Amino acid sequence: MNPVLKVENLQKYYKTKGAVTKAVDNISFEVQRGEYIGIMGASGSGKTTLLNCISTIDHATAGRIFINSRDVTSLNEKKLARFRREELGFIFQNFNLLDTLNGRDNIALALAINGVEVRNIPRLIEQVAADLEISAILDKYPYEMSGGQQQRIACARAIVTKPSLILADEPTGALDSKSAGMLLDSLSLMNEKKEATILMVTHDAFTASHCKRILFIKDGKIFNEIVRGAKSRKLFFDEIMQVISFLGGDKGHAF
Ligand SMILES: Nc1ncnc2c1ncn2[C@@H]1O[C@H](COP(=O)(O)OP(=O)(O)OP(=O)(O)O)[C@@H](O)[C@H]1O
Repeated sequence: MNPVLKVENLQKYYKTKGAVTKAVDNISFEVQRGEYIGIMGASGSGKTTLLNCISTIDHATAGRIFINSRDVTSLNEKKLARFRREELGFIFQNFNLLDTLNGRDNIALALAINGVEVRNIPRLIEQVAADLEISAILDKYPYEMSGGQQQRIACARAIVTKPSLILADEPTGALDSKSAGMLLDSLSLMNEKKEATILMVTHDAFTASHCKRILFIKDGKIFNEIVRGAKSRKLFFDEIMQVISFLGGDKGHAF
C-alpha cells in the first residue's frame, strides 16, 4: 500500500541579509496509514518549517511531498486550498475554534465547508462525539469550555471530514497536565478507533510518548528515529528522554 505521506529530499532555505538558513536540510521519510508519528527537536531545529511544508502552508525550496500519492509541491494555490480542505485535518496549539459557535456548530462548519449534505451532518457529529467521548460538551460555547475540552472539539473537527492525514502542532502546548492527558486520550482514540494517521510536532516528552514512532530533528536533518513497538508508554518515555539528553535538552520540558 502507498504511504499516506512521503517526504522526498525536502529542503527549505531562508535567505536573510545575505545569510542562508537551512531550516530543513534534505529530509526524507514516509508515514503509513494508521501511524501516529511525533516530530521532536530543539527550538530552531526546523520542526515548524517541516510541518508547514507538509501542510502546504509553506513552499519547499527543493524536494517533493506526496500525500495520498499526490505531489503537493506541484499544485497551484487554488488546488492546494481544496486539497487542504479535503485531505488534511489540523489541530493547533491555540485551538482555533470560532467563539460565536458552540462545539457542535464548530464541527458542523468543517463538514459544511467540505460540501457534506446538511441532512447527514447531525449523524456524523453524534458519531464523532461518541467516539471521542465529548457528547456532553457539544452544546457549550468555547468560552464555557476548559482548554482541554476546546482542544477535544478541535480534534473532532479535524477528524470528522475523514482526512488522509491529521497534522498537530504542539497540541498540548497551551494545556495544563490534566487537560493535556484528556487531549492525548482523544488523539489515541482517533488513531486506534478511527485509524486516523497523525503527525504531531511537540517539545514535550510525555506528549510524544503517546506516539508510535518519533523522528528527532537536529539542524534541519533527521538525527534519530525511535519506535514504540510493544514497549509500555513509560519505557518509551524513558527512551525519548535518553535521546533528548543525548541531544542536549533539559529534563523538565524536554528541549
Ligand atoms: N521566515 C523565516 N525567515 C528566516 N528564517 C526562518 C524563518 N522561519 C524559520 N527560520 C529559521 O529556520 C530555522 C528553523 O525554524 P523552525 O521555526 O522551523 O524551528 P522549530 O524547530 O519549529 O523551533 P521552535 O520549537 O522554537 O518553534 C531557525 O533557525 C529559524 O530561525
